[in-house]
Amino acid sequence: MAHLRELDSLKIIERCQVSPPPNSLPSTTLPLTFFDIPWFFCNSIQRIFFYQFPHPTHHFLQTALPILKHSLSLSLQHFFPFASNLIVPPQLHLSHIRYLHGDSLSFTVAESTADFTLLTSHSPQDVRNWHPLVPTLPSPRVEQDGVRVFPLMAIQVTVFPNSGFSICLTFNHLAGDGKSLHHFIKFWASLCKAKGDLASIQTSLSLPSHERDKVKDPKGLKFIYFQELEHCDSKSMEFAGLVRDLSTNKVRFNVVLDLEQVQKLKKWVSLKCATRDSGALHISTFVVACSIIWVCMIRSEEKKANCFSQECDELCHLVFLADCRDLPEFSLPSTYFGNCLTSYIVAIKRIELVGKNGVVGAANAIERQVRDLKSDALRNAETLMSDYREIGKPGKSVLVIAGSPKLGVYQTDFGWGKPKKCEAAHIQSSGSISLSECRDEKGGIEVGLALERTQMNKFTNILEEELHNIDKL
Ligand SMILES: CC(C)(COP(=O)(O)OP(=O)(O)OC[C@H]1O[C@@H](n2cnc3c(N)ncnc32)[C@H](O)[C@@H]1OP(=O)(O)O)[C@@H](O)C(=O)NCCC(=O)NCCSC(=O)CC(=O)O
Repeated sequence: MAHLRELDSLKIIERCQVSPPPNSLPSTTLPLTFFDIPWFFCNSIQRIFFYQFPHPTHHFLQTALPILKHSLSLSLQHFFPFASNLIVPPQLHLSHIRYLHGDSLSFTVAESTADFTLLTSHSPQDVRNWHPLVPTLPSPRVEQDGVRVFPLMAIQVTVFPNSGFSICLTFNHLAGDGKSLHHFIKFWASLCKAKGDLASIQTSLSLPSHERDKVKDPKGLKFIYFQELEHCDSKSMEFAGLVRDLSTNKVRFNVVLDLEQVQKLKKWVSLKCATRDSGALHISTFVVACSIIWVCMIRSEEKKANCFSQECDELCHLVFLADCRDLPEFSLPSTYFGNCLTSYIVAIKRIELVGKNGVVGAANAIERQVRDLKSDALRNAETLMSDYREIGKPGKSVLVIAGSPKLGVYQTDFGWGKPKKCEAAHIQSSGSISLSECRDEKGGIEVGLALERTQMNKFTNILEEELHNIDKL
């Protein structure tokens, strides 16, 4: 049984705090922008990287760990929000990020006897296998006058003797989005690879921009969103954690769509969509990958496979995020640090998704939303919080797309080569799938999923069938 759970295999070697170098930056505060507010009560995000390292633990601790820590400290000087705290006074709208001299993030080093090969394979494995590798954020503390202080990041490095190690970052999305996170990790990795010698690589590294006053808010969304927050119960304001599914009876696995499959899918969907819509179509890898995975997930759902009842009329929702830095209405530098994502909800009737042309219907709906966002990124942004409250109600069908093939996660080299595997670890509890570029083939896409075992089997069969049908075209 390759996917059996590994039990009690973790030994903590060290718990410490890592801060920017002493006196390297002054105490400072950053305001929140309207892009940040929807993430206020989001569950923490967990990103894990696995690297091969065929040496004993003591070798890792003596050679790799010191440089990992040193380069992390140097990186935090520029990416200080991750060493900072979110300050939440009783008046929510006064919340901000605060860095005080000496602030730090929690850093854990552990050793695991779990099977590195299993952990890094695409094959199904118990979601609990990864749990020991994922740090939790320290609990918030309360300062005077009821001001709550939330740490924003925790890191755990886990060594698998003679096989490899993992680096897992748990962070509060309020500190920054995927682009900011991966900018930070790549900066850290490059510094680590250069043995902390910033001067030798300075020209190839871009620094983050913390100029939050450059974020335009033409619709007064910050005010609207804070009002929503002030009047709502935090539990009903989950965002990326729309579906807070704590089931442990799930398996995690990856689907890889290679370049050929992606191209065939694009060709097929373009042909079918073109007959419905005369405009210039946006049939990207993202669109076709989300469509086929969404359809197969809905079709593989136990109770609802046969759509005979009023469930057929039920709307299924897909939520995706779009990076706005490049869009003309914002024109922010690609190095802007913080959140700069808008989100979109695609809604389709279940009967349409489970039908013969489900993939085409899904692609049509997703590509239309992508086109819409390119013409007006803030369309419907005023109702974003209430829309999420609505689709976050129990029983609603919601799939959230985490990650992105554009984040270049496999380009994160700390000096030990590209990751063996990189994944959004939180998908199991957030009703999400995660996307990344393909590790070993340009133009392909990797999709991370976490499903109940029985659903996973059905899903895999349905996906194979869909891909087989497209192959025949
Ligand atoms: C809205 C979108 C999802 C739509 O994606 P699309 O791929 O359909 O559309 P697009 O206009 O961006 O790209 C169109 C075509 O141009 C190519 N293209 C454009 N820009 C590119 C870039 N920077 N790198 C590589 N390819 C690029 C694409 O490959 C695609 O072709 P081709 O067909 O070849 O692909 C995307 O634009 C976007 O904003 N993605 C980023 C979302 C994001 O940051 N998510 C992270 C959430 S935080 C998170 O989840 C945390 C974590 O991950 O740790």
